[in-house]
Amino acid sequence: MVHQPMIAPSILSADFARLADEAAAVTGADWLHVDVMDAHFVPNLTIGLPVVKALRGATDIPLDCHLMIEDPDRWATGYAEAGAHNVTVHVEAAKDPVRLAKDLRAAGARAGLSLKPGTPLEPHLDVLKHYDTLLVMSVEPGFGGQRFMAEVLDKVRTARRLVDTGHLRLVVEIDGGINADTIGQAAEAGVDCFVAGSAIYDAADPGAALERLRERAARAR
Ligand SMILES: O=C(CO)[C@@H](O)[C@H](O)COP(=O)(O)O
Repeated sequence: MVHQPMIAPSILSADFARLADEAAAVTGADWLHVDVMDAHFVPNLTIGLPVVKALRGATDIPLDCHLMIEDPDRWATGYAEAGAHNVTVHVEAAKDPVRLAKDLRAAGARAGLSLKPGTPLEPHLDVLKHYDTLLVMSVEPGFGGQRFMAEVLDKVRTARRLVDTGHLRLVVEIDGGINADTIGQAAEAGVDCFVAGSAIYDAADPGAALERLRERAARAR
């Protein structure tokens, strides 16, 4: 397990007209989570490569790009080349996830694999050996501000066990509905990195909200 809980504010809940300021408001963040949506893989359209490139120049926080797009095999390495620290693709969309992980690493990024809430972990364990991050979705991907789905925590517990016993080498990340009420159970299940959008950016002081989440997670471990 990583030493202290990692927190990744999701800029999906930030003010898109002031992204540099919104990044500056969370300087304590371990990663800045960037939701790329294409209106095909998910029913929402957000931001893409030009915005990631601009953000890269506007903050030192490592960018954690979560691609909710069709055909990540074609587009994902572009995000690594743009300077993303971690690029996560969906197992439901990737055609050749092993090749994709190798390409992402060769382009200088960590490779992340995400599972929608209804996608089981077990069939993908061999593929996960090639990845650095597992992103467990705890809402249906597409929108911020949804209710946390505690039923996905079984996948987190399984992944934690496999990491702790040396079968996988992964950062276990969770995304969706993480707030002061839900972060404790996710931490207890074994999450390393917590994505939080509305719980951070809807707060009057996003930096303080982030640190409160980190404290709650640390206490629950
Ligand atoms: O990927 C997504 C949604 O698809 C997330 O990253 C959301 O941005 C998380 O928002 P909250 O549930 O924390 O408000």
